[in-house]
Amino acid sequence: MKYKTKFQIMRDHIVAGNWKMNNDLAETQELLGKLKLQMVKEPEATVMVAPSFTNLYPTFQSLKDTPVIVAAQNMHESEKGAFTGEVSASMLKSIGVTTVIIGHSERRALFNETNDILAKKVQAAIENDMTVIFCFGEELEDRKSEKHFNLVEKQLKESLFQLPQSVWKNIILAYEPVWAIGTGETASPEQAQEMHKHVRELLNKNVGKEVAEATSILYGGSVKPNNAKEIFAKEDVDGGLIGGASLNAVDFLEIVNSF
Ligand SMILES: O=C[C@H](O)COP(=O)(O)O
Repeated sequence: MKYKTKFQIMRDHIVAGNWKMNNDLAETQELLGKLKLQMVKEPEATVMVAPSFTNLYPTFQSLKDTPVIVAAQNMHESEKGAFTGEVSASMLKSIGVTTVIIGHSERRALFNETNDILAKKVQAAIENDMTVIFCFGEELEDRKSEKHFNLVEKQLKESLFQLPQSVWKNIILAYEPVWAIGTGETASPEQAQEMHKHVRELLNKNVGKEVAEATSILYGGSVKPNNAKEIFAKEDVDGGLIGGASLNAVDFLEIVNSF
């Protein structure tokens, strides 16, 4: 197994747009055109966009002279083989994509991705020296029954806490309470802060203080231009993973500039 030994992670403000299964090629090019036109100054935050697989390469080509990082929305844990319909880390890297979202709640719920499978995906991404945006978060039922802290702990423990400190520079965390995704119901800034603080404490306990302090934790779930500032102002919130609002260039850039 190849791991980089140098410990050089840094907490950063990050805003990532997850375009999910939206936009064909023409629509993607239109959105990219608007983003580039309206991004008049270099944003203070690191900006990422995650198009569908078919639009990854054109998006990468279109953005290669900009600071915007292009991410994939998923990848398979195997290097190659008989896995019809799947895409590997090395395929992504061959087109220049070195960042990948793993563990989105839609993958967990609709495609049966368990903590164990996600651990394998993270491992494969890390072995390929990719950056992982790892998503986790509770369902409404878990919150109502006050199991949300334990549930999140289990998700992180079973998929990530086995990783050595040295690879955490390649991990970005994204807390996405499932009940807030695409529903218009956002977690309050206080609820987000409370969970992010909990996660940082878990990192401190299970991985180490340096990693806890240096890991970026994003919030995702109905972040819009009118609530981003308040959420991003919280001490342990380092940015956002944006779904719906990232499909509109003006809204997305307003969120990007909300620090
Ligand atoms: O990946 C993004 C999240 O699922 C949030 O989506 P949303 O902003 O549409 O609620």
